[in-house]
Amino acid sequence: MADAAVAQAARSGTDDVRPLVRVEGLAKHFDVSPPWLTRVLRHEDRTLVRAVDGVSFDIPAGRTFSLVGESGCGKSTVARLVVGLYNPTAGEVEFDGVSMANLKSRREMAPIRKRLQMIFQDPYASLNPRWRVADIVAEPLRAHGLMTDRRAIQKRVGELLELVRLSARDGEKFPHEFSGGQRQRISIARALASNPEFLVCDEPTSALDVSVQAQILNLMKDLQRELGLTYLFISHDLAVVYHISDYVGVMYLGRLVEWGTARDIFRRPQHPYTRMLLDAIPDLEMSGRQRIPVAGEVPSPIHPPSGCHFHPRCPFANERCKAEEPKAIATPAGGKVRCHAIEEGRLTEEVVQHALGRD
Ligand SMILES: Nc1ncnc2c1ncn2[C@@H]1O[C@H](COP(=O)(O)OP(=O)(O)OP(=O)(O)O)[C@@H](O)[C@H]1O
Repeated sequence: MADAAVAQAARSGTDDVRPLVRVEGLAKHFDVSPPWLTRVLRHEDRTLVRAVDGVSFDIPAGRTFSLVGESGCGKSTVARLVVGLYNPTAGEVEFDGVSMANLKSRREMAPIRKRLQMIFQDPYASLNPRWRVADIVAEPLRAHGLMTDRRAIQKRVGELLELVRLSARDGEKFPHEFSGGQRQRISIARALASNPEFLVCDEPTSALDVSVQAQILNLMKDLQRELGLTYLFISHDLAVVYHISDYVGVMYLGRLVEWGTARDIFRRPQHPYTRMLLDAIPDLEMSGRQRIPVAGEVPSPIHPPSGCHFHPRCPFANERCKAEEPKAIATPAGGKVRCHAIEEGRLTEEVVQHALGRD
């Protein structure tokens, strides 16, 4: 998508194409109370991990929305909620206008299931080592009852392997005969078998060498163009996100703190946390932004800080930040940010310079 069109789409709050996926107020709290106490504990006394705590975003058809944030901020949990591997504690996921919560039985789920697929980080763990690659790739075709004829399946598997730039003959081999990058190609071929429109990619290149990462990202971009795919892309690596995204959402302790077009998130980050994340990738060309050093580690999602979850690490936090959860406000570029300091106009250039010790 051209930059201008992406910017326009973000400004108006909608893209020029329909949202294929809508996530509204999504939450997932894991009950980690000791098992022997779960029968007697009242709900309010249970130990809950608030992995995801009220996340909303849209993904326009044919675009890539990336979720970024430090380890443990809830990215993978969002990914699993979106494909229906977890039931949400609150909120909902809508796919092509259908609320997933309304799909109660496997039969109702089936037509949607084959339209969305997931690619995982570790291609070693997700491929059965005892199966030939052809059977691995054919498995969704059989599972979804899409094809039964052996010849037709063989032909489709060959096409899928060629789609990911392997050869049809590779189907005869076993996963251990391939490199890490080739195995991720096999995972992608399998994910594409049911002809999905939407792929959720959870750190798909994190286990790979940097040069191989680039090849897989390029393949994913080519496939998106060729097949009109929509991606939800999960990564802690902003350099990777920079190359693949139309939109970016920055997560911190279960919440989105800033989201908008990739261009604006990278060129004009607003939230102090987004700026801190970007500081970790000094080699990207992003002129004109101020760097903010932020210390400390992500607190536990069992007892998240009050108010703005980021306040203990934020150089600009005041009493209101400690007490009150910030609402989403529009950024000058048309994205959204949750930050009292920005809302109150406190994050001026002088304040940032002072935080940097440059005044
Ligand atoms: N099944 C579970 N039971 C209990 N806690 C969980 C479960 N799954 C995730 N968590 C917790 O929820 C929080 C968010 O985890 P999640 O894996 O979604 O984060 P992430 O941003 O994807 O991090 P990473 O990149 O390390 O996977 C973490 O504190 C994690 O320990």
